[in-house]
Amino acid sequence: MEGGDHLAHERKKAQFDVEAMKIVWAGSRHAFEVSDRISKLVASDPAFRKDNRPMLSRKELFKNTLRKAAYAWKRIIELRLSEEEASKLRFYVDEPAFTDLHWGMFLPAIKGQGTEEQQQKWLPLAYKMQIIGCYAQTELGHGSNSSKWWPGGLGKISTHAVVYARLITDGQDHGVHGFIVQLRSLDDHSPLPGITVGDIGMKFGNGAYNTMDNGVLRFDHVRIPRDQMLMKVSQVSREGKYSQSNVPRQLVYGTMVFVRQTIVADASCALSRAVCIATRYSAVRRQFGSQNGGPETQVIDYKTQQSRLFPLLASAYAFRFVGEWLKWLYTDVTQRLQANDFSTLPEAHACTAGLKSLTTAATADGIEECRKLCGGHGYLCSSGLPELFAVYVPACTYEGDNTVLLLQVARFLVKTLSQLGSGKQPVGTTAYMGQVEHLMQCHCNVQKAEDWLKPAVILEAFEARSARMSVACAKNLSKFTNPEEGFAELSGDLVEAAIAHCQLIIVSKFIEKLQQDIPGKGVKQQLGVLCNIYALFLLHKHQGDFLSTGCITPKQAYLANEQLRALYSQARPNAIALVDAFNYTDHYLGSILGCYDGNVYPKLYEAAWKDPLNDSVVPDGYREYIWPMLKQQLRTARL
Ligand SMILES: CC/C=C\C/C=C\C/C=C\C/C=C\C=C\C(=O)SCCNC(=O)CCNC(=O)[C@H](O)C(C)(C)COP(=O)(O)OP(=O)(O)OC[C@H]1O[C@@H](n2cnc3c(N)ncnc32)[C@H](O)[C@@H]1OP(=O)(O)O
Ligand SMILES: Cc1cc2nc3c(=O)[nH]c(=O)nc-3n(C[C@H](O)[C@H](O)[C@H](O)COP(=O)(O)OP(=O)(O)OC[C@H]3O[C@@H](n4cnc5c(N)ncnc54)[C@H](O)[C@@H]3O)c2cc1C
Repeated sequence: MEGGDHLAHERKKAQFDVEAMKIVWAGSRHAFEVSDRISKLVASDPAFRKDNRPMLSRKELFKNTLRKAAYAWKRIIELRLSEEEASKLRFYVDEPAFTDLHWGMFLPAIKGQGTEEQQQKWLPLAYKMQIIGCYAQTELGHGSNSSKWWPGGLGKISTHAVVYARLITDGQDHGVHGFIVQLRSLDDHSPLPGITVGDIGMKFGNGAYNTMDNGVLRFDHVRIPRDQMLMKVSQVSREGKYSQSNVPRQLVYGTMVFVRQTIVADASCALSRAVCIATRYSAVRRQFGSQNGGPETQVIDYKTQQSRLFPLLASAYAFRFVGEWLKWLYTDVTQRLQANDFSTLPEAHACTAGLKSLTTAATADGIEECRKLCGGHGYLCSSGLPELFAVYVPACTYEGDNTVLLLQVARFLVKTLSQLGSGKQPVGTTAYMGQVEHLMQCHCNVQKAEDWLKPAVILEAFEARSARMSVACAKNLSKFTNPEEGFAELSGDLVEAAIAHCQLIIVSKFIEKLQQDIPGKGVKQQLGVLCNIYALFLLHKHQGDFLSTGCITPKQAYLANEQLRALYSQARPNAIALVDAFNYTDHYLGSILGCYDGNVYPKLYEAAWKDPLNDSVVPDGYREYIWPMLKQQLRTARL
């Protein structure tokens, strides 16, 4: 079958209003309209072509990224795009660039940690791109006195950086503070005196994240003007006297709370993109197994394919909704901080750190699983999946290594439990710890598979598992005379307790989403199916935790799995429509396997002939290397 919509028969099976689901996915009608308009604008502009990335050398690739960034900026100005539209445009251009750090970290760091005066001086310059900034925190080795290493945008482009360094006055070390430092001349871009700066070299994957100039930076007797220390949290007077505002020191790390929150939202984008490709291809791809001489089986009908694919589809939706909630939490904590209420900062830190860790790990693994779900073709660059994986996987490391972040969550949980004794009632995401006595001894009330569809049953099982794992850690920690030694010794268990807590947050936020008014025929029902798939898939995957803590019985674990299979069958007819609801253009997906019309094979065939290796029938190097070898063999054979 040439041309046409090869997935039309799949789209007809949908039992819900796809257009309404698009709005739920986008977050609002307004968000949908902006996203839809800007994604089409980018897709229709040949200047934003990206299919040639894997073929380019690093230098060509990088120059091309600079061209695109400059062109994107020109379009933003010409079209008078709002901040929201401009950020969507950069998102759909889909190429990591120095601009990500300029808008995503440099500006937020100044906004969050600069005084009013500092903001007035620096923000207009940065908003107009008259200076370009990056965020320089990580060091080559350990400590804050070796060389900065890794900051994106630093290597070749940034004119300025927010640099994190120790502040020492009168021989006294006041710890790490942020400073705005000019790195390069605004006239000829050469490094300023005392500054050594460059790119740190090629990274994982062809194309992929190599569009970014992650950099190295050294200072030799560089003087930073006093008023370029970010002084919202602490100040140094003209006389060199150090003082601190009446705010927690941890605000110095506030930019990370902001960025981790955006990374959770980004996880749903990356995972949904991979799932869209794998779902469409699984419906196109047929294999043996038909009965009565009918058409061969679509691989999406294999139960094994469903049990690998549908939990990822459900996870994409789950991460979308927890990302939405996290954005709310971040806005709320920001407003409270402005009113000098710092009470929810530890929770905001724990939630952003933990959810960043969980969603990026699941997304990186999920993209790789989607590649395998596409069989051999998933390994072709034209599937879009190898590059997506290579670009995405460092999310498990940047903005805090995922294990290190889970340990931060564990500290927060242990602290929360220890405060119960003093009568402090936990609130927000740890409110369930207030019922710890009940959760330590409750019994799961599931007798038949459908009982697992009750939100209260699911919630109690996840709360009990999390509470019991945290309490077990706290009890074991109390056996150590040195708490830090205990924390290090038990860190493996603490990480698992933190994971259980974060999974509970995601499940509970999905359930809360379903309690809202969600318009559109069948939309809520489909989201209900996905929510149950997400929860029961986690329960199945981590049944060791649920069983060993006595939260459920082996029979109940068996029933959960039985229910999960039934849910896969319910999701099956809606699968294509559920990925259509992401509303991704073929340009953004960047995948032949995931193209909207499902016309995969002719496109794969055509794309192969466009590979530079096929420019000539006889390749370069044949005469030089292969021909003499063949001749040599011929002579040997004749002898
Ligand atoms: C459009 C969007 C653009 C971009 C973003 C989108 C996608 C990203 C794309 C590309 C990647 C680009 C950039 C990547 C940038 C970076 O990676 S920047 C470097 C980030 N580095 C880290 O995250 C290091 C991880 N380590 C930490 O976070 C450490 O906590 C620390 C900040 C280094 C401090 O360590 P230290 O040992 O000194 O202290 P701790 O014991 O860890 O903490 C002490 C107490 O402070 C509390 N805490 C820690 N961090 C925070 C925080 N951020 N907010 C609030 N509170 C915090 C901690 O809980 C301790 O509290 P206590 O137990 O009560 O004492
Ligand atoms: C693509 C990319 C972009 C980046 N962009 C920026 C940027 O713009 N600006 C910037 O400042 N930085 C940036 N970074 C750096 C990034 O933030 C760090 O790499 C990250 O925070 C991890 O730190 P590390 O590399 O020192 O890892 P390490 O801390 O050396 O981790 C190595 C291993 O040790 C383990 N480990 C470390 N500490 C502990 C502990 N306390 N307990 C148990 N295990 C531990 C980790 O789990 C990991 O397995 C970027 C990194 C990447 C990969």
